[in-house]
Amino acid sequence: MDFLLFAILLTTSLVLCLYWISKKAHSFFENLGVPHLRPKFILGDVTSVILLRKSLTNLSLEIYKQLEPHKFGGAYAFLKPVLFIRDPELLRNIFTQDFAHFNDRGLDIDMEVEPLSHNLLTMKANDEWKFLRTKLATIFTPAKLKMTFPLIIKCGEKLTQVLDRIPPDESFDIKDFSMRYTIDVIGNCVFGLDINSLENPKSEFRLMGSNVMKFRFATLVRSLQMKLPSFLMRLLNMTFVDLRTQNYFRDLLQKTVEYRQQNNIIRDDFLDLLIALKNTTPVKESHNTDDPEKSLDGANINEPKTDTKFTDQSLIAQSFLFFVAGFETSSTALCYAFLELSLNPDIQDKVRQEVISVLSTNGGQITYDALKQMTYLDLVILETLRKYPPVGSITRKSTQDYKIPNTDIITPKDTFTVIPVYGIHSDEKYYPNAQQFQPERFTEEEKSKRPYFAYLPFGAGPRHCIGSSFAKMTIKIALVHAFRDLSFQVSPQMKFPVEFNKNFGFLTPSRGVLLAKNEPRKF
Ligand code: HEM
Repeated sequence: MDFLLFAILLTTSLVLCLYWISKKAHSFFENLGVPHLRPKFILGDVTSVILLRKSLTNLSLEIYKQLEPHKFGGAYAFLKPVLFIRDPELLRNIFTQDFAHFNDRGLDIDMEVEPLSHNLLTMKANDEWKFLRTKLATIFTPAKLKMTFPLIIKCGEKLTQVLDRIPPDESFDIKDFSMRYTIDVIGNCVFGLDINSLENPKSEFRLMGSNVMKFRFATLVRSLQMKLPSFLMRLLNMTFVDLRTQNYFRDLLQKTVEYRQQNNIIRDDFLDLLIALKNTTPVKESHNTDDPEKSLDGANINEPKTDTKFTDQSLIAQSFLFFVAGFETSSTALCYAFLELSLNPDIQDKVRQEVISVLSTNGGQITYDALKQMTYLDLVILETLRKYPPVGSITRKSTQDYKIPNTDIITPKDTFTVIPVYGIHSDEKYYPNAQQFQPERFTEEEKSKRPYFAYLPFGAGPRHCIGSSFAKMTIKIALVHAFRDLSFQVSPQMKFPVEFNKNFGFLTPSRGVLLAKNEPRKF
């Protein structure tokens, strides 16, 4: 009896204790006067994600909608407060003027456990980041991108060949082909390897590459900002990318770099450029881009102070990052471009007409300059990235207390902040009939009608995506090759709506995206 009483008392105290902890944590936004959702006991607002009923992307969209009409608002990932910024003008501050407060992505990585993750994406914006960002920006200039162009063209040709071989009216998964094409491009341009997974889908590189985004509960939990002590993380393999996959790519890169250096091999790819960067003393490059919203100078940040050495370890970590950051995002965008063009035959015809017309004035050659003349195709890519931004949410963590402009609210240092890109891109205020695919939204005239920060597929400000031009070029080359010769429609077996990956806040489709070929229409 005494034991029973003790057990009841203990359980009641535990429940009361948890209730108190939950209540206290969940009063964060209430105390600040920030509009917020109604969190559930302990779980906050993420129950549906934990129960795998919803993807993180769809949750973020739902929160974005529920916080209407507020410019910002709060939600909770378990006990952790998450500030959502909804207003494009406020985003201007976050991304640029007040960059000093929001230069950290808040991706807490334990470098002891995941040394390959010590990269540009995960670093705090300290001097080391500035040094690396300045250095790496030099390998994404138009002149350097032109160097990789022939390598990508080869992958584009291969893509058309394998698509051409598919029998008419047979359903195929364009997500799979998009991934194989992108992995070949990255294998070639970043790792210096001719992977050819388009012909050989079972190549080890491809299979290991697919692991990066494979569903893992550990990744989901990490994406919800939960972190454990290093020894437990190692024990439970609680890393963003599983350790076996990380080790595979580390070893591969290490061997390739050593081989190239010993044999003086030049291949005109990113790896060459990275090796050259490593071998030269730091040079001061201009931070200016042609876009004032993206320049490092425009955001009150100083020149890097250190001459941090670009080491072998750093070279490998950045190459691995290019793979992780570029593979899933670019292949996702490519796959949705195929889907939308297949759903919209008139737009597909217009693309094909443009491709054929530009190529006819270029002797049939797909050159860098010919690609630049295909301006309608650019609009198609921009609209694809609007409707399906591969990175559905961008994160920031405030590095100082922050007074939200035009309010008396001060959010404390370390407040985790989400920019709900997918929500903003789906908002009818900025994009009427947002569910319709309309490339014309991106003519200069239409663009000038909406706020600049209502379009964020590559983020903005000094930490915007460094690989955006490379990604757009990769996608464009694939589309030019495919739509010049072939025509596509959606397979009757395709299931709508498209469901998203539940792992990260990415819009990667969780099922196949099924298309079939048809006869190109005559014009
Ligand atoms: C369609 C394809 C891609 C999309 C949609 C995309 C999107 C993004 C987004 C949203 C960010 C965060 C921006 C911010 O926080 O403001 C980012 C950062 C980054 N991306 Fe991409 N990305 C793509 C392709 C690539 C490629 C191909 C590479 C490299 C080869 C790359 C390398 C990076 C790096 C290094 C960062 C971190 C930059 C920094 O913190 O300084 N991305 N990307």
